[in-house]
Amino acid sequence: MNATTISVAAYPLPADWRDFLALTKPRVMTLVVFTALCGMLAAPVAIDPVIGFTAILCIALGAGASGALNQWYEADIDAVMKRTAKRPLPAGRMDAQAALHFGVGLSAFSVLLMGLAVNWLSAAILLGSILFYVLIYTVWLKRRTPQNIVIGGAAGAFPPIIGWAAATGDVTALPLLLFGLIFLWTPPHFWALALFMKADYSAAGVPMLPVVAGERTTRTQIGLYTIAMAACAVAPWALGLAGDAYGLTAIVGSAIFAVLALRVATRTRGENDAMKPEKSLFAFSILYLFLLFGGLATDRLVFA
Ligand code: HEM
Ligand SMILES: CC(C)=CCC/C(C)=C/CC/C(C)=C/COP(=O)(O)OP(=O)(O)O
Repeated sequence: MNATTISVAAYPLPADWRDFLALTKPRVMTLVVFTALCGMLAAPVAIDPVIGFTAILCIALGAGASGALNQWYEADIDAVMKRTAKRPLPAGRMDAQAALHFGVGLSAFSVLLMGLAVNWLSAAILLGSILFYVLIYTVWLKRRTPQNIVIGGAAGAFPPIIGWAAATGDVTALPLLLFGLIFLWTPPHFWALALFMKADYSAAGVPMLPVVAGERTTRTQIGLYTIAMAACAVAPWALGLAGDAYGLTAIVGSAIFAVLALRVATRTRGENDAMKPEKSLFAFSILYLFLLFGGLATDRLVFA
């Protein structure tokens, strides 16, 4: 080993800001923040714009911090999976301590700012979501059970409740139904992807459902969760808790989702299969939540 190799190994280059941004999983977190914003806008109260902005900022920072802590803990499996191997930690561009300090510091900052500037109920739920994602999902369940994302996925369902609680100081039936919607959406969202990323999870030894229970079971589960999700999606409108823009997007969006999910649920992988139906379902799952939460906000902002 020559001198240059030793110095590079002992003193990795300082990570630049792009790596810190990558730690926060910005693309996934845009939808997390959007559902929180729409949960806040759906509340039947006028929130002060500065307080509202601060609440959304805190949710974005808290969600990003939880992503950083997730990546700090998972650097070993991220290094094995093709999709994640280029992340700052497995690629060796960032020191693990820096990621840990960033995640803990940002979590504490976001929760304290939420409590001091907005209210302590929303701060407590934000803290609960961060702890749920990091401790319950990442540390405890992900490497132990194929039900990891069913239970752990609840973390990602809290943001509309946090947005609502930031505006109103309470939690009522509508935010709880929105929680249920994201909770039931997570299995089809993730298992569609897990079907075409099975090899990655298998290589990393992560017991995702297609790896442990097989593709047939996973496809059936996708179908069943989709039915429950669609019922929960339409419920806010059917119960008179959300308006017609939401009702229309929920009915049409859920019908399209159901058709795509049915295709995935009833097919079998062929040889050299490009997994197009699974990729379409995964892509549409993201658009679906954007549309439904957009419909919810439209009812308040445009038709109220
Ligand atoms: C335990 C629950 C969940 C799991 C395991 C999961 C897993 C994944 C994975 C592996 C990806 C693919 C690629 C990537 O890293 O960019 C992904 C993409 C995505 N997820 Fe999830 N997800 C979950 C919940 C959620 C929730 C709650 C939301 C938002 C409400 C969400 C929003 C997204 C978005 C927007 C993308 C696309 C990102 C892109 O375009 O790169 N996910 N998800
Ligand atoms: C407000 C707040 C704290 C929200 C938390 C948001 C949250 C829990 C989002 C979950 C979505 C997510 C990034 C899953 C990735 O799964 P993974 O970690 O298994 O994916 P990976 O393989 O890409 O790391």
